[in-house]
Amino acid sequence: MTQFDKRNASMMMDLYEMTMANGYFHKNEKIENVVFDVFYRKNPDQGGYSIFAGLEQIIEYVENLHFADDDIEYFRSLNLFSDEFLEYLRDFHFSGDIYAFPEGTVMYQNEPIITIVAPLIDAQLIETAVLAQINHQSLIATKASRIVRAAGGRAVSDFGARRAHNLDAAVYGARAAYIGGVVSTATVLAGKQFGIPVSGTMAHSWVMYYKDEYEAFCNYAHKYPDQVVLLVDTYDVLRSGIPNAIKLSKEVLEPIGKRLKGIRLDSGDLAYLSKKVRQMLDDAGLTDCKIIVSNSLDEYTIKSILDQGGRIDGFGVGERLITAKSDPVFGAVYKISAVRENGVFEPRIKVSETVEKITNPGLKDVYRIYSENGQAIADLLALRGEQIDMTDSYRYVDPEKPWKNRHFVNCTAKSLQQLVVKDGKRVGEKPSLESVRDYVKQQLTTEIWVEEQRFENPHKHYLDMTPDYYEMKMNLLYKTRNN
Ligand SMILES: Nc1ncnc2c1ncn2[C@@H]1O[C@H](COP(=O)(O)OP(=O)(O)OP(=O)(O)O)[C@@H](O)[C@H]1O
Ligand SMILES: O=P(O)(O)OC[C@H]1O[C@H](OP(=O)(O)OP(=O)(O)O)[C@H](O)[C@@H]1O
Ligand SMILES: O=C(O)c1cccnc1
Repeated sequence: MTQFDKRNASMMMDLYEMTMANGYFHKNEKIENVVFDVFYRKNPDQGGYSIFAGLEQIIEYVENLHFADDDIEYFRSLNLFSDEFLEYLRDFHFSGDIYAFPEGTVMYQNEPIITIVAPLIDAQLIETAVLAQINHQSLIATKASRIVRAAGGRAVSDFGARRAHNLDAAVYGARAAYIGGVVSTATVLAGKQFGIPVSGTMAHSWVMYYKDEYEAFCNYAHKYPDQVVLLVDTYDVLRSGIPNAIKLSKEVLEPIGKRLKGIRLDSGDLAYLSKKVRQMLDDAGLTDCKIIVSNSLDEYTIKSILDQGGRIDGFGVGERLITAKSDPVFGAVYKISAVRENGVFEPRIKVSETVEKITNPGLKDVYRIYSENGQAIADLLALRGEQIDMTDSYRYVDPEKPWKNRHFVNCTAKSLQQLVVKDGKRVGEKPSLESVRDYVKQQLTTEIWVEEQRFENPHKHYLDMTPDYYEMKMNLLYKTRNN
């Protein structure tokens, strides 16, 4: 086994987490549990929503968190940590609780998507690993969801592995892209590891290896007569690729009762070429032959190509999906929001001159409010355990315009966070990847306003506060500023 295979993911942290943990370990007074929230401040690509992905890997990570002998020896070599602390690490396990939105939840800015309630050292040590998972997978799931939306019901397949930022980004990116709505991946390891359907066509090298294009097509068709998707742009799409594809269909496939499944275009003007190709295929009776396109696609190029009348059945999307190229940083952060003192959680707030950077303090609940017809109209922060009674008209506060009094009438409220880890162990069944993906689709088709899903100037989802929560936050702000 190589070093690469046996790395311990528990070591995936920033050094300061360990130096702080060592410091806390040597503090004299007893430290009680603390609360950390994970939230983000901006949707990628100036979008109106994001998709929460990566929770499953966080649960696996906290359940398996441990330090092996060689990890401890490495820490010792840094000459930063006491022997007592290093001994303590030997039996260390994460012992806290984690509340989180179900994976696949449509999420918005500034709401706690994950809340960790744990001993201070436990909560501090997992910061980077938790953020890295959420920031990567939520970014790619959100990008995939946008690309799938642009494709308007046509299949999108992940072609990204070769352009990914190395292997983990390819494999977990494929998982996230599947959650976001792509139908398959070309990445075999992701297919094996997560059960994602795999699919693929052929590379230019196949066509170029043979002396001529037709010979290359014939060799493929003899091997895989039921799934022939021919790459037709190696020499000349309209003069050579498509005529050879039609010839293959007539001379090789049809005589054995098979159909040409598809062709792939990977260069040139994809709108123009797809229209021409459709006409040629239809004229040859190949109306069922699908047109697949690829080449540096994303939601913007896909939308443009379809707006130009491109006759396309499926998209292969690589680099701009797997790297979320147009806006490649998902800025989720990990902030302390309460500290237990004498058995009570005391809220903490980060005050900033930048209003968006003022945190939401305390242990809290997040509700999604649905109108009578099931549309998600706002999210609501409440004090943890506060009663939300929607039977009457419900008053709430828009924190951006607190002078405005608004009411929900005939609405229902759903609590979004669920306990997923208790005392360091998973609670409940692991949801299947398929069910996470279905959940995304269900929300986007039935609950989330299309106005929030459009690419240009999407509506901003309201994040409101109950009057009691708002009052607690304002009092704390006032107290903190005047200390
Ligand atoms: N009709 C179209 N409208 C908008 N964008 C398009 C259209 N056709 C192709 N594109 C996009 O334009 C870009 C063209 O990129 P590029 O110049 O690399 O392709 P190319 O000219 O086909 O060359 P190559 O053969 O090197 O891939 C790609 O992002 C592609 O998806
Ligand atoms: O463009 P992407 O969205 O990343 O999709 C994946 C690309 O990977 C392959 O190209 P290849 O690596 O053979 O190189 P190419 O760009 O020269 O075609 C394929 O033909 C696509 O063009
Ligand atoms: O199967 C394909 O066509 C494919 C897979 C990965 C990258 N480019 C193309």
